[in-house]
Parts: sequence; C-alpha cells; structure tokens
Amino acid sequence: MSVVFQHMMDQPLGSTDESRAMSLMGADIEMLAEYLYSVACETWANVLQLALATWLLETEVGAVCIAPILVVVAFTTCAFAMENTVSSRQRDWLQATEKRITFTNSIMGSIRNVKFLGISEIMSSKIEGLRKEELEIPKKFRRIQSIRVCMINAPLAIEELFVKYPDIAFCDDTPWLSNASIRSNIIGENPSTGFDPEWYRTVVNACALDIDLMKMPAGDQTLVGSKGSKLSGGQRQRIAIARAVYARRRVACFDDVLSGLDNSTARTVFNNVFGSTGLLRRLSCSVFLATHSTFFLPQADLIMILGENGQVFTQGNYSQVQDKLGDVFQRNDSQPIQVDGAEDDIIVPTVDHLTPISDTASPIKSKPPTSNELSVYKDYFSALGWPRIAVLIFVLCVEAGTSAFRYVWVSMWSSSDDSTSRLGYWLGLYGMLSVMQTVSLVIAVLAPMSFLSSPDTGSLITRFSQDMRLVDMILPRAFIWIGFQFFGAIAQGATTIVSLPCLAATLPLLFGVLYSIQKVLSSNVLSAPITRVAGLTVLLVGLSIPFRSHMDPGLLGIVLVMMMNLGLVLSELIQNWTLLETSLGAISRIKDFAEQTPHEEIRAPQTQETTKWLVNGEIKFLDTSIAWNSSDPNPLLKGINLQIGAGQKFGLCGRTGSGKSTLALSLLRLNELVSGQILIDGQDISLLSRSSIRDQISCLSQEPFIFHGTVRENLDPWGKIPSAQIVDALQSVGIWSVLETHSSMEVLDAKLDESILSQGQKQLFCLARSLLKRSKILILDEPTSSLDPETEAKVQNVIREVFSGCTVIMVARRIHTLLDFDQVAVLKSGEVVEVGNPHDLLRKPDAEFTRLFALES
Ligand SMILES: Nc1ncnc2c1ncn2[C@@H]1O[C@H](COP(=O)(O)OP(=O)(O)OP(=O)(O)O)[C@@H](O)[C@H]1O
Repeated sequence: MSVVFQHMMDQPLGSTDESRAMSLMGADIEMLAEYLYSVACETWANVLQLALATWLLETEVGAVCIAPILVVVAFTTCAFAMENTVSSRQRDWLQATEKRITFTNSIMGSIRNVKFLGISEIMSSKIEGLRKEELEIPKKFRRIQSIRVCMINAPLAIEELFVKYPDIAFCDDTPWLSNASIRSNIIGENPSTGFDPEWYRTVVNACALDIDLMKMPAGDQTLVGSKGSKLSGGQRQRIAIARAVYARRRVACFDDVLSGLDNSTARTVFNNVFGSTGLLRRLSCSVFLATHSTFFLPQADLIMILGENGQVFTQGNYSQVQDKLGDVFQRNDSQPIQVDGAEDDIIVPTVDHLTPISDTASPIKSKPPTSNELSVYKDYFSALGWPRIAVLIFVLCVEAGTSAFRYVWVSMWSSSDDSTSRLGYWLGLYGMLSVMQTVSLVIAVLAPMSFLSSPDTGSLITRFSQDMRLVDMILPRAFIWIGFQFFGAIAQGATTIVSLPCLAATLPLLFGVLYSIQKVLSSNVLSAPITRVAGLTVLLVGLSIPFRSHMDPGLLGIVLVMMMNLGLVLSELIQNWTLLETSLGAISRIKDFAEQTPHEEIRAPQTQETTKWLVNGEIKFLDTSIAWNSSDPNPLLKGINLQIGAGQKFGLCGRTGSGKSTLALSLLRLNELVSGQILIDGQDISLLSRSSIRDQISCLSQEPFIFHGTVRENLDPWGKIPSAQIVDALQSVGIWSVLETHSSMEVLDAKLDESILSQGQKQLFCLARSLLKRSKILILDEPTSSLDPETEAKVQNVIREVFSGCTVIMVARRIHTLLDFDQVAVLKSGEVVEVGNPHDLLRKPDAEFTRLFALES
C-alpha cells in the first residue's frame, strides 16, 4: 500500500488517475492479502491430506486409489485454464468500480453545486445505475478512501529545480480542508508537531480569523464540514493560509490565495502575513506568491511577470518592472495602491474568544451505532425481501438434506442383498441426489449478488459508502455460508441421532460449548477455540466406539464421519457467524446514518406546484431573518428588506463572512428562514418544495461544477433538450469552438475532458448549462473571483448579454464588476447597511459602497 501511495506522491499532478490508485490500494491489495493467506495455509494442508487419504485408500482398495488423485489433477488443470477468463472479469469489475468511485467522488465533492442545480435525484439514480453495472460483474468490491495532496501544479519549464530546504508549505487557490475543527485544520494532524498556543493565536489573528471565530459559538472548535462547506469562501481561504503560516517552513508557496477575499480583508491579511513586517518576513521564510493583482507588488523583493505561454516577460524589483506593468495588465490595476494599515500591529489577542486551548486538537468522535441487533437483522431481511429469503431457506434445506442422505444411501446400498442385481436403481438414485445437491448449491452460491442488485438493498447501501466493503463482500458470503453450515449441521446431527440415538445426549453439550466460544469470538479472540471444538468432536466419536458391536458397521462408519464433519461444520459456522455480526455493524451504521441525518424537507410543501410558478423573476425579502440551523437562536441575517424588480441586475457586496452568499442562497432554500417572508413572483417560497425551487432557478458558484460524463450529460442532466439547442447555448457562451477543436467524434456525445478547458472556460460551460435551464432568475456566487481580469471580463460580458432578460443576483468581491448593475446592496455583519444604484452611491463620499470601491481602485 505504501508503495502505491509513494508512487502517487512522486507523480506530477494529473499524470495518474487518482481513482485507479485508490482501487489498487483498496480492492487489489485486499484481495491479495486474502488469497495469499488461503494459498499459504491451505495448499500444504490439502496436499498432506490427499497423500494420507490415498495411502489409506491404497491399503483397502489397491490401485484404484489413484482415482481421487486424477480428479484433483483434472480440477486443478481446469482452474488454471480458467484463470484468463477470471482475470479479465476481475479487470472488468475493477474498471466498473473505478468508474463508480470516480463519479461518486466528483458528486460527493460538489454536493453544494448538485443542490444548486437541483439535480440531486438525477445524480443519485446515476450512481445507483453505476452500482448496478458493477454488481453485474459478480466480484468483490471494497471502499476506497479519498486522499488529497497539495503539490505544485505547473510542469517545470526548466530542466531541474533545486530547493535548498525541502520543507515547503503550499497553499492553493482552491483551499483544501478536512472535515475537522478549524483548529485541527490550521495546526494539521501530525502528532509529532506539538501544539504551540501562542504561535497559533498570532497566526489566527494575522489571518483576520479572530473576528470570524468570535461569531461562531464553538469558536475554533467549529467543524468546517465536508470541504469546508460550513464556512464562507473567504474563511476557507484564510484557514488554508493560516495552515501554511502555522507550519513555519523555510519556503512557502501561495497560489493566488488573496483573490477570494474582499479588498479590505485581503489588505489586512497581506500586511500581517506577507508585508514588510508580516509573520513570514519575521520567520525569514522565502515566499512565492502567485497573483493576478498588481496591488501587492511594491512589497515584493523580486517580481517575475510571466507571459501567456509561461515565458518570463520581465523580472526585477518593483521600480524595475513598474514601466512594463501597463503592457501586461490592461485594467487600471497598474497603479498599485499603497498598502497601508497597521503592519506592526500583530497583537496577540487579549480577549479569549477562542475556546479554551488544550495541548492537542480534540479528535472528532463518531457516534456509536444505536440500532439494536434484532432490528438490524429485520431491516436486512426486509431489504432482501422475505420471499427471496423463503426460497433461499428452501434451497439450503434441499442442499443439506440431499448431502446427508447420500451417505445413508451408500450405507443402505452396501448392506442390501440386491446391491449388484439392482445396480441401476441404487446408482440412479445416488446420481439424482448428487445432481439435486449440486443444483441447490449453485443456486445458493449465486444468490448473494442477485440479492444485492435488488433495488431496495441498492438504495440502502449507496447511502453509506464507508461500509460498502463489509456490506458487499463479507456479509453476503458470511450469510450464505452460515446457511450452508447451519442446515448442514442440522442434517448431519439428525442423521447421527437417527443412527445412534444415545449420541443425542451429548449434542446439547457440544452446542453449549460452541455458543460460549462464539461469545468469546465476538471479542476478537480467534482460531484457538475452534481446535477445541474439533477435539470435542473426536471425543464424541470415541464415545461411540463401544456401541460398535450393537450396530451395522457401515452405519457406524457414517456416524463417525458425520460426527467429525459436524465438529468442523459447527466451528466454521461460528467463524462465519462472527463475520456476519461484524458486517451487520455496517448495516446498523447505514441505518443510523439514514435515520439520524436530518432531512432538508422538514415540512411538506403546502402548495402543489404542478405548473411553472416562476414567470417574471420579481423578488421580495420582507423583514427576513435567516440562519443555517433552524435551532440557532441568533440568525445570521437579520431584518432583511429588499425589492428586486423582474429583469434587474442586483449586486451583493461586503466583507468576507458578512452573509452575502447566505442571502443569495436563501432563494434556493439552502438555509432556514427564521422569520419574515421571501416572495418570488408573489409566491411565498417557504410553501414550495426545495426541489421545485432549485428546478426553476439557475445558480453558478465560484467552483465550476463538471462531472464525469459526456458533454451532453453535463449540459442537460435531465436528458430533455434537443441537440441543436445545446449547440446554440455553447456557441452563445463561446465554448463550442474549443470543444470542437479537441474532439475527434460527435462533440455532444464525447466524454467531457475537463483538462482542455481553462477555469474561465469551465465557468462559461456552466453558464451554457444555466442558459439551457431557461430560468428567469440567475444567482451568481462570485463566479469570476478566481479568474484573471481578462477572462473575468469575458465571463461578465456573457452574463450581461446572454442573460439580459433575466433577474441576476450576483455576489461579488470585485466591486468594479457591479458598476453597471441596476442596484447593489452592501452587507455588514448580517445586515443590509446600504441599497441603491451603484453610481448614485458612489456620489456619496461617506457611503460604504464608495469606501469599498476606493479600496479597489
Ligand atoms: N453551510 C453552512 N452551515 C453553517 N454556517 C455556514 C454555512 N455556510 C456559511 N456559514 C456561515 O455563515 C457566515 C456567512 O457566510 P457567507 O458564505 O454567507 O459569507 P460571505 O459574505 O459570502 O463571505 P465570503 O465573501 O467569504 O464568501 C459565515 O460565518 C459562515 O461560517
């Protein structure tokens, strides 16, 4: 596993398929371990057993003893001959697994976007479809864990790069956060690096996170959610910066990390972290900062301006490159503002708004399962379907019954007087019993996979992929083998008792011992007790010896064999029972997850929205208060009163964390309306279902959402739009030609290769999807904040031209992008402090909007 992991770490990003490596580390290595064990332990034992049995047989029947060896050789040869077929099936299975994992990963990583687009149900059925495809190939599966790494992304243009100190911190423009507390994310989870409270507070303060933490009831112990989904974009970015600074490395690389922050916060963080007296200077850390902005250049020791193809356009200190800035940056950014502010004001906070600091970040404990054992069995059986269970039990009974009766039949045959004269009768019935046993065995062995493809179980297991391996691989196997062993034990026990009734007295003792052992096995003490059971069986067989003179020797032989078998069968039964119980833990976790995770749609919608209710796109917020959690006593947004006319362009701006996205996303009912009303075309949206709202409103976020699939699937997940219309949409956003150049086949049905699109082109592609949705309202949550000014201008133009007839609500950090909007609202700490036409507001020198704009220009 470490070899695969190390290999992945050594590869340049994008050169290897992440999910392929995950399959290798998961399914392949697991299988290798399992099979190596059985090969190592069972091969020599089987060879020894065969040799011994042949020798014993030779003393009884002479040369015929060769027959079992021939059978073994024939079957081994067949097994080797089938190897090719098996490995190709295995490859198919792994590919199907990879496909599903890659798709699921991309969806799970973009749940926010999936909700914005109102395509949760479509994505869920796609995942289920992939899963069914995978289960068609009856092979094993295991869960794969996602591993993310931070690395420098750009290929090196020079031959070699020497770094004197290998300890480098890296911070990307797309922050990577694990689902842990804010503090854990900053200090990292490496136990060898001790926690330094003083340094931690200094870093938190420098990254302007103290103000945000103060507003959070759990302070720095607040869980950030999957990929930081419970934080604002700016908070996510500053936590990632804080992690790189906290690490105190000698070299640190920051890739456009300030673009996601509003101007005022960006300046504060720049001064505190990168400025002439910032933390990194104090640490004597060499810093690489990639940026689109010229604002911060005067403070850099060396500036390298790169041309379009990555070549060095010019380099030097600020005074040396100043003249060339105008040639590269077209906007009026070439006049950098003097980055002022309290550069020396990095103060260790005196107010302890951070939760009490312990020496280590507290780990997040997962809740133990609460479902009881019986209800878990009941749920599993109901998911499989009771009729199927009845059929399976019947098949298992037939298999066990025929298997045991075959021995009795042989004994009856050997002791009968007509054993040779009625050979056809004895042999024919024996053959029939063998066929019945084989057929029932095959049906029962094939059962688990067909069970798992039943829709109920499918939906049950896709809910909780973490336990997939147990549910998919171990549980069905344990379940079926328990069936064999249970019914086999009953049949063998019954045959023994019928043949030798006095042995019935010893059976309760045998079961009692086995039951106690099972309890011990639950505590993970494994194989030793099994051998004791075998010993007990031998004892019981020994006890039966004195009865030899009173019964038919053939029958006695069968009883001895059955008793020995019974011991083994029972011990295997115990092993599989233990496995079953472990796997049922997974079902229990799935059940708890499904039952305990609160559902978004708490109240049923009161209006039946069969028709299109959104016609004009007029929006009203009436004394609205909004929270992310309905039980939160302090709503994030308070007393919002806004009126947005149909077809208006409305901008939202303010400091990071002020609630801009929360306000915009309240239109999609992604958060909770605590009081007041939100009306769209006069319709109270709290009375509409969330899916209907998301179906009719378009939304575009900062991270373009593209999933593994064809161009058509990505643009029209609903599968309803004619090709000509899709091509039109791609042409209006200017992406059609890019896709056409890179595709050798029909563009719409080709797999969408994300790597051929730049970040800006991906946003344009997503705009085409919104266009096809033909919605009257478009919400834009900082769609251009991570783009360079030129691409940003292109995207903004498309928004203005193509969506001219729609109501557009745009959250923007770059104030200049809002200047031609009809209205803007400025938010501060969850309240709207200013609303008006941007030009009217700019005429007022003391307006908040004027101040924000001044910071930028
Ligand atoms: N899903 C969520 N669950 C809980 N709290 C959230 C969630 N999303 C955001 N918040 C909190 O709501 C507050 C406002 O976040 P919001 O994203 O609205 O800010 P913003 O003004 O858009 O900031 P930015 O400019 O940084 O994106 C933040 O303090 C954040 O922690």
